[in-house]
Amino acid sequence: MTFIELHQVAKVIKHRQLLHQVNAKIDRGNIATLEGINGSGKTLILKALLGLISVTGNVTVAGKTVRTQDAYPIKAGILIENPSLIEDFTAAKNLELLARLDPNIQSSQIQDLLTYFDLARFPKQKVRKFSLGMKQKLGIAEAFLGGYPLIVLDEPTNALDHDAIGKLVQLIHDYHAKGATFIIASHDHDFVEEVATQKLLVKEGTISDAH
Ligand SMILES: Nc1ncnc2c1ncn2[C@@H]1O[C@H](COP(=O)(O)OP(=O)(O)OP(=O)(O)O)[C@@H](O)[C@H]1O
Repeated sequence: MTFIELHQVAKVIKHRQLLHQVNAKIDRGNIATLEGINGSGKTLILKALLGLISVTGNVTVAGKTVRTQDAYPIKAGILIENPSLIEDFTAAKNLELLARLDPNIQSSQIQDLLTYFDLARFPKQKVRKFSLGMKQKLGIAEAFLGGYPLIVLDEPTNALDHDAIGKLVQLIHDYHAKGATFIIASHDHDFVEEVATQKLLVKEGTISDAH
């Protein structure tokens, strides 16, 4: 069953056509990957399907048209561009802040994710002092925290070491087994091969199926 559909999606910014007639269908329960070189349009496509930018054409998620004017067009776990972290807070406090927006999130989930990503060892350290990889792991933890049916990750392996990538792959498989649908933009081909159930290629602002 189609969960997400982009139909003739296009975007022009400052007279540059950045997305051209993007068409794609992603079924519920897939781990869909968007592969493409830097600047090909992966992040813009993710933003379009989340309703974070306005586009022409049509985007539907679970049968509903996505509109940018809605405050939270789609309930999803999101890691997009640099993780949106509060530098003056600890890792736990960043996750607690997010958890306040959703009463379904329990504090045990926060601790489990921090322990899983080896961040529980720094309970007092502010994010400002974190390494890039630690920030990335915390951003990933934020995306998984709500256990949402849709999880969107933009370049999740950035700055991660080999072990952390292994943990990320495992977590994706665990949440996928529980029913989550993923959309993941990545130029890390080995990682894509490990997780993808549907591979899409992004090239010069448009999507094609990868074979
Ligand atoms: N707000 C904006 N204003 C102008 N141009 C933009 C804007 N956002 C993106 N672009 C341009 O759109 C193109 C696609 O950008 P996008 O961020 O989607 O690429 P990407 O495939 O995610 O690249 P990367 O792998 O480097 O993250 C790039 O040429 C970029 O310069």
